Amino acid sequence: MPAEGQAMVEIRQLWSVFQTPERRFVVHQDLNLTVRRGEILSIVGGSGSGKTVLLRQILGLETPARGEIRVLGQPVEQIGRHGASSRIGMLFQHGALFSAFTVLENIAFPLRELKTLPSSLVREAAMVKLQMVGLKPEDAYKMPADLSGGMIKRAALARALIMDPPLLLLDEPTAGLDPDSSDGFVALLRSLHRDMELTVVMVSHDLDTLFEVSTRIAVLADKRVIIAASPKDVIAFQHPFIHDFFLGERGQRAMELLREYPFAV
Ligand SMILES: Nc1ncnc2c1ncn2[C@@H]1O[C@H](COP(=O)(O)OP(=O)(O)OP(=O)(O)O)[C@@H](O)[C@H]1O
Repeated sequence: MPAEGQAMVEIRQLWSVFQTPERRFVVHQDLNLTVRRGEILSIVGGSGSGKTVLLRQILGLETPARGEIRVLGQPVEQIGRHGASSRIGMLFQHGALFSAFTVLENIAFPLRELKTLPSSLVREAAMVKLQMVGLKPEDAYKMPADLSGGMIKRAALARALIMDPPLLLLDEPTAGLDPDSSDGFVALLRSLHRDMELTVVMVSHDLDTLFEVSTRIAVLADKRVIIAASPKDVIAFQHPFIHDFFLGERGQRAMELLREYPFAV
């Protein structure tokens, strides 16, 4: 495990290129980014700027056209599927639970798949994670269709954390949640970050979520990371995307949030 402040994710000179029958297009061009241990780094960028593709590449689900990604000091292509599942937890944007499984079966799934522990221990571990994300023991036997949006996110988070990964990737974790559920999820994230010593990389459009949890914000524009810095320094950076995203109609709110969360300054 890298020591405090050391790189958990290093992305160097990354190029991502997609080819369709009609055209070939470059999504990332010479993109560099380092995520250090203990950070909650949020990635913002326009629609189609390649935020989700970047998370999938960190997870090893997609291979970039060029460049290098190292996760916990190791090239991502050497980590393999089982290695990745114990080191990286991922909450997908539309990461629905398996509808035919109970909540507990969903949470236990990655651990059960490994086939290394007896089922009683797998259940116990899943029960611990279920309670850690604020669900009640009786929720364990519910089916996903009987859960609220906030509960689904919590169950999916418990599943992402079942192997105690040091690194957690979140794609739009509060999208689609009502304000109370969103606040609850953000509070949960902060306490898990503290208690589990997690490093978090999160994609989000939601200003409240961004300001409340991010230790740094990385801005994806012009096919690369144009700045990765504290929210205050990001807002002060001159770029049309940053102006539109933080200082357009939402600027007032961004300024209020900077006052509300002075740690972000
Ligand atoms: N497998 C693929 N084949 C072809 N194009 C792809 C593939 N995966 C992603 N893309 C394209 O790459 C671009 C970046 O996609 P990505 O989903 O990462 O964007 P995003 O920044 O997460 O956007 P949004 O905020 O809208 O979710 C998009 O134009 C998308 O259509």
